[in-house]
Amino acid sequence: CSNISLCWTKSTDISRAKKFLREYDQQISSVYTAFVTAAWNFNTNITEHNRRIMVNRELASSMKEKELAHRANAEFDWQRVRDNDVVRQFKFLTDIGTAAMKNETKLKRLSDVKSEMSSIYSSAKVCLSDNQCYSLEPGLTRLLSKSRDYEMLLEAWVKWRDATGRHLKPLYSEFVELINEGFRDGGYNDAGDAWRSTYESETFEEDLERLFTQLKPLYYQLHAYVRRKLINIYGEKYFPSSGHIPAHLLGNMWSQTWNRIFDILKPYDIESVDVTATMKQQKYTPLKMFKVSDEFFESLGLEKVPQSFWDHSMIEKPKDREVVCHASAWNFYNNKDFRIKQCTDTTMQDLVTIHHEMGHIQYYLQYRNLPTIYQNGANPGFHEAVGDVLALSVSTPKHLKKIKLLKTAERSKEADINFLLSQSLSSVAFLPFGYLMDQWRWSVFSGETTPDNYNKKWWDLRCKYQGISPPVKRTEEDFDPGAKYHIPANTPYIRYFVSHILMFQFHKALCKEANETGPLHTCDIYQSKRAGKLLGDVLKLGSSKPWKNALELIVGSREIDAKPLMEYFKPLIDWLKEQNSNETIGWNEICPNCATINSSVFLSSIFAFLSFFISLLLC
Ligand SMILES: C[C@H](N[C@H](C(=O)O)[C@@H]1CCCN1C(=O)[C@@H](N)CC(=O)O)C(=O)N1CCC[C@H]1C(=O)O
Ligand SMILES: [Zn+2]
Repeated sequence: CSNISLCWTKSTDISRAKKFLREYDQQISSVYTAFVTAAWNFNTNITEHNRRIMVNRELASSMKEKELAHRANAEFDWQRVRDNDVVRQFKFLTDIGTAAMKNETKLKRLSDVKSEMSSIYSSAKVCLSDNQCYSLEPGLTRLLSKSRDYEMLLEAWVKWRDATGRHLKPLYSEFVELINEGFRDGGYNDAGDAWRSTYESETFEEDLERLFTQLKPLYYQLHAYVRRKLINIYGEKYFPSSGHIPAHLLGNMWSQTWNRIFDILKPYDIESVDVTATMKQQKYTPLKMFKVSDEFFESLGLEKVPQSFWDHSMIEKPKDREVVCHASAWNFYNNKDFRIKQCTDTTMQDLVTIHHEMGHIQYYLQYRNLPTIYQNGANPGFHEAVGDVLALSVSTPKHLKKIKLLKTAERSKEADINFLLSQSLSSVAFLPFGYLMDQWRWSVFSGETTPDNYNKKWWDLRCKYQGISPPVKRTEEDFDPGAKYHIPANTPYIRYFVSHILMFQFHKALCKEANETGPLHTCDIYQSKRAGKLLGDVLKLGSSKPWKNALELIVGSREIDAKPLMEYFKPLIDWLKEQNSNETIGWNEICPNCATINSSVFLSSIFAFLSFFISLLLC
């Protein structure tokens, strides 16, 4: 401490520090409530008026964070306070990210650009050659799930990207400049550096690489099986010799999960574990779907959602206004208001998504009495894993029979393989996508990927890690990452890769706690108060302890480990290897249409060659 006079006035007194923290909590929670309320109003009614209010409230929230962080550093030598919890809270509240941005005009511009990108993405519509116009939900989502018409799927895939990514590219490159400036003012190298710091681990990137490498063989086997099935349906001519699968045939706009084409991949012709049809027959409403999920949490002895949840949530797409349909869970930071916004469709996929969102709500409920600064997941992957863990139990034939969505749930090798394949189409197919999204973004934030090769880098990663290829040539006028919600919404994504591994570790631990003794994939923790207690105790910690402590509490180990995932899918891996015995496993890293040709570069090189050739002829 160089300047002794400053040092002398900086306090290390614990009771003074705790008094400041109480003031901090009271002030920051009220600006957060004001901002979240404005964001909710914009997301559930996209108007310029609501957008402006949200931007102003976000600015006010950043100003308050900046003011309180400044006071904390000026009044306290907080690193030297002799109370670990006080130091942890000060560490978090003085780390304010882009709120530290010196230039307030640019900070407002950052918020404006983000909300403009959100408006473009969420209001995008696409008119197809069937003379129908569709939004993403439910129209294009249903089409991508159900259509088996190659050309129809292709038109929807291309036009969605024309309506979103193409319009977002200039805004996104400006956004990257601004967010990096903000995080640099906040003490980070760039936005990616700041995002990775939330995992409090020096070896985070290496750990991810190791986990992905460990899981690759399983993904390669699944890819080979699915490719064979799709070739049989659509014909060899659509499949490049490089071994890639055309991106638009996998039942999802981003090829991130493949469970919607389970019906054409199903190995054995027995009762389908995709209960969408039964849900429709039984006239399942969105409200009924949410009640099923809430009841599952309650059966574990966890919290039911409060009445205000039912009063204020938006669980169906309104007919009279534009909304952000992408499902999300909301904490209003006032210990009593928690909501979900979802344009619910009556499908099994949406029942799983509801559990995902209700998992966030359960976390909010469990940590609502903690200081606001601790109202986060132990790490972001924890927050994403909660709902998905319960969904592993809900989707078992055993459970679906319990809630009368399946008639039989006989245990047989065929039934097991059908079920495991269906589960792998959500959890295993997702892994490379969950991994590559932020590989792309971190490379953009670091400057390694610049606006003139955004799309090339995107398809290099998609081709390399997912083994999928764009069905038509892509150029740098396209901006395909912008066709995925989390890019314009600026939501980090590696959390979903982490959660897809954590959720199997949690599942294994909770199944043991629930005395479920069969194979891991048949376990259903429904009504186990012991499992619920163990999970609840971890969620109550919020981010008050390092995440490795929270992990150790639930699974007994401090490391993220892919072994439970591999154990869960073991029967399927053996079966796939048999099925693929004469398949070429894998693909060439470079795929057709992927190496996006930058049209201006391409034309100028053609021109240069021709003029050289003509000059040769002349002389
Ligand atoms: C459907 C789900 N929506 C997100 C989620 O629930 O995570 C929404 C949008 C972004 C953040 N978010 C929230 O609700 C946060 N407020 C929760 C929190 O951090 O408290 C989603 O995007 N998913 C689920 C599987 C993979 C991914 C996808 O669909 O690609
Ligand atoms: Zn989530």
